Amino acid sequence: MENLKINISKTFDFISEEKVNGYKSEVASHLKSLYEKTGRGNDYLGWVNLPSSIDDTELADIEATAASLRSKADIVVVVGIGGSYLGARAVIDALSNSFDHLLTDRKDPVVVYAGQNIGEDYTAELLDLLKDKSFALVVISKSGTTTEPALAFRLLKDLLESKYSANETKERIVAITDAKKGALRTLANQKGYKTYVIPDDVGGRYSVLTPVGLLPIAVAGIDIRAFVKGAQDMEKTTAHEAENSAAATYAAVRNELYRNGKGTEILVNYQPKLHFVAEWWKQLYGESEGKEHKGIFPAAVDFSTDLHSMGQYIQEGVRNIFETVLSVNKANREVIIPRDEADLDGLNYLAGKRVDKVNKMAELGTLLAHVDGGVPNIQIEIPELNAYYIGQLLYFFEIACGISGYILGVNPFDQPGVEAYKSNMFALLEKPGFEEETKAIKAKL
Ligand SMILES: O=P(O)(O)OC[C@H]1O[C@H](O)[C@H](O)[C@@H](O)[C@@H]1O
Repeated sequence: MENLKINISKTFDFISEEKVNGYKSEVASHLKSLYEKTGRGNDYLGWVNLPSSIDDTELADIEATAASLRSKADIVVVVGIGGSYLGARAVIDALSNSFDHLLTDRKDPVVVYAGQNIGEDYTAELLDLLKDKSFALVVISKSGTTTEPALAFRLLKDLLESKYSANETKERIVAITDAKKGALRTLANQKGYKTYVIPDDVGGRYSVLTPVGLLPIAVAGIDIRAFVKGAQDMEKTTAHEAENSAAATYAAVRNELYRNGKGTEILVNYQPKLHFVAEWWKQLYGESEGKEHKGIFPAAVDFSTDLHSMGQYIQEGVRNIFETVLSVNKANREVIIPRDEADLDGLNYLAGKRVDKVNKMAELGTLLAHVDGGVPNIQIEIPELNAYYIGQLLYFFEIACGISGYILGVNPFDQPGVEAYKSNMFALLEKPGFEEETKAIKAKL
């Protein structure tokens, strides 16, 4: 198996290669503090060795639970938000058929999501859909107290209970949460649900290699062993190559771009299946680095779709952006463009070529145009879209994020700013315990 590669040559019109190389000793020391768990936020570094520490028993147990849910349910609802949602969705979407939910001759249940928003229509439509379907729930919340998933779970659990016996309901729910704390833990223990623990030292956005990601991914019929193997190999490669690794290079180059006025990073894909990898990446980098009034703003686009909407801005708007392109070398499927006698659409010059060839030329043409337009470009080359390389990619981004946050000088493993909206929402909803905040916020309205 190959490793994914990083190419930063198209940043050197904007920043100096020498300066990027100058980060090496700093990167080495940050890697050391990640491995030795001595840097800021070191009580949340359990994810660093997750790939190499997952054992066969744990994987087999997750596979058995997934098999049981798969055999019982046509639809499995994954209930969670943020780090308790995006990792699973990123991997499942990247590796599933684009029209998965419409396939009728299926062996895998359809995975749908809840608790990642509070849209009442979404909720009502989901409840309508599930009423007459055989379904199961995987409810995920590290804190066990997050409002969005708790609310969705209450509704979905009620529906399950109205359809099945207490025992059957229990068989159809798996909870993934803290070992001891939180409302979800209390409820799961009381009801006797099968549970998995999110380790204390693994934050939500770094939890895709725990049951948080692995169980839903296995439910979707994806090979979690190949996924974990990819992450393991990336863990080894990064440790071995240290400051010369792809992760170290990515961390260094994006910080150098940031110091040179590039405050927005756009993660680009040319494979729509990677849309949710970008959503996962946005949380990883946004929550890790956006603090103390610092940090690169993580944005994302799907190309070529968004070239027809965002392309203008990227080409000619404010020059504070750089792009990081997820470049997949080889498409998994082949579609040949046919010849047409009349050629009224003028496409015969493409006849006999693969659709992927057109995609690749769109990618190359865009890269050159954007660099010419003043947008530095980082390329991450992924040999192909499979579970192994997605495992490599996600661990690569995690370890690079740890290094990058340390270069930036923040604690990449907390997210204090997320509490502000919650406290306002609770005050507005008059949650018990928030009486003072309710008074204060009402005075502002
Ligand atoms: O897993 P949970 O405790 O429900 O948290 C879900 C998410 O919500 C929070 O507000 C945090 O900002 C995220 O980091 C977290 O992943």
